[in-house]
Amino acid sequence: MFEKIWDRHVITGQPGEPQLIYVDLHLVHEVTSPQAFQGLRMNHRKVRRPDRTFATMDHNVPTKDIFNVKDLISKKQIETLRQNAKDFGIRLAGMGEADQGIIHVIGPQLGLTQPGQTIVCGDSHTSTHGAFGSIAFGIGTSEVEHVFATQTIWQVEPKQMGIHVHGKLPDGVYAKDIIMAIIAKYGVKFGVGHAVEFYGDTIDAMSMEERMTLCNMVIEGGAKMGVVHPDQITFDYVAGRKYAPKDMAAAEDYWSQFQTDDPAAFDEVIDFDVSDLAPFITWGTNPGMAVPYDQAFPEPQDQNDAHAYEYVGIKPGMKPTEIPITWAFFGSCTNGRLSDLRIAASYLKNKHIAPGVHALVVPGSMAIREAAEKEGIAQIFRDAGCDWRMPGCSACLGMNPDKIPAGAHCASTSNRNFEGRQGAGSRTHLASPAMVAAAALNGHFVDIRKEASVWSR
Ligand SMILES: CC(C)[C@H](C(=O)O)[C@@H](O)C(=O)O
Ligand code: SF4
Repeated sequence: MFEKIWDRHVITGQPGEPQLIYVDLHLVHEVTSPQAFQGLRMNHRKVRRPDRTFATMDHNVPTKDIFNVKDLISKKQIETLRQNAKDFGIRLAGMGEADQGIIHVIGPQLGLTQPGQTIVCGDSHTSTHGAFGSIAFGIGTSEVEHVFATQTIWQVEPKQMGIHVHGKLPDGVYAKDIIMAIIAKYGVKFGVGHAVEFYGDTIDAMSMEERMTLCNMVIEGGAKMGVVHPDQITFDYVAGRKYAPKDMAAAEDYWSQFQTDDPAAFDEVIDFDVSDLAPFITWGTNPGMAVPYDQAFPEPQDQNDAHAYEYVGIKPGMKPTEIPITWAFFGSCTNGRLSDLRIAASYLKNKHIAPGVHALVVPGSMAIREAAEKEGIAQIFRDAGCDWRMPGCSACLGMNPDKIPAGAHCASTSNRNFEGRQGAGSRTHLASPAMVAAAALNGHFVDIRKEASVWSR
């Protein structure tokens, strides 16, 4: 599948060397675009294909009192993007507008993300879009400028790895747990230099939102991108969206060719059985420092582990139940979609979060927020004592007012648990939305598999 898409997009260059690739969709946000636009200005250039470019503001936006951006750098980045979009004729989903949201949430939601495409964005989690059967990867700011000017990018074709995911997921275990388990087992570098294709009966049974969670987080295992072959679930998801093809029959016909015919063609294959998988929780300061719920935190293997324990303020041998959770964050491009909020809400319904716990709920987009309001999910969160916010990257990273206080342990549905990621001194424990909901209710992680009756996947 990867090669079929790649070959269709090569303009010039030999395999094994940098090749010039045509870019179908260029997604833009306020953090990695200012210098790129500035470079265009200095060279008197235009954006070559404004119609293949789409921008939003997500990292810096406040999720409360959204038009009052107090931080000066944030304010500048937001205003600069607005001016640049205007000057260069680019579509922009600005703060407060109906299409605004996290860039990796709105691409699929608007039907911009489609199978068979090449998609780039100045953001590492661009891998999310690979869930549609597209080649999607993050680029740096100088490359953003190159794509603006030429609608192309120089790339060496990555190697290909297949992850065969099979078996039925146990109740209370989710796509998030699969990718966390893979990173915990194979390490934060297992995917370096590779496009990773997920396939197998577990993947075939997944919704698009679950596939997006997998592809989103595979870069935390070092991969260049994640991909899933497109199928009827993909086509049905895209159909009818704002920028989806009008002639869906023709589109499906074209998209259907993007399949991997022979798994033996992968440079490497990992076999992953999910039938006995447990929910995962991170204890340390990278996404690979994680254990299944039933296990105690491991003995440190090196200086890095020892330092992580010190930073997070827990000890080897402790159990996930023993972490004193005082914050919960629901959101991000990993788990801030409607299905994630539904799962969390199904558990919080008619209950209240534990005394002393602060829970932030940040939908991935305005449209998700609105749908959640209509479905009554927003009210469930509010009634449970959660803080229901406007969309944005929020506490996924400390670039906006939503920060976790120093020393506090936060159960988080996001994708990175680096030192200071959620605010200086904050301690992050990554987990699925279901696990985070349960932690918010109890003030510590619990075994949600015992409560399986309330979960709906
Ligand atoms: C700010 C941006 C460049 C960054 C990324 O590339 O991923 C951010 O989205 C993140 O998640 O750390
Ligand atoms: S939600 Fe988090 S991971 Fe996703 S783009 Fe924003 S900061 Fe990056």
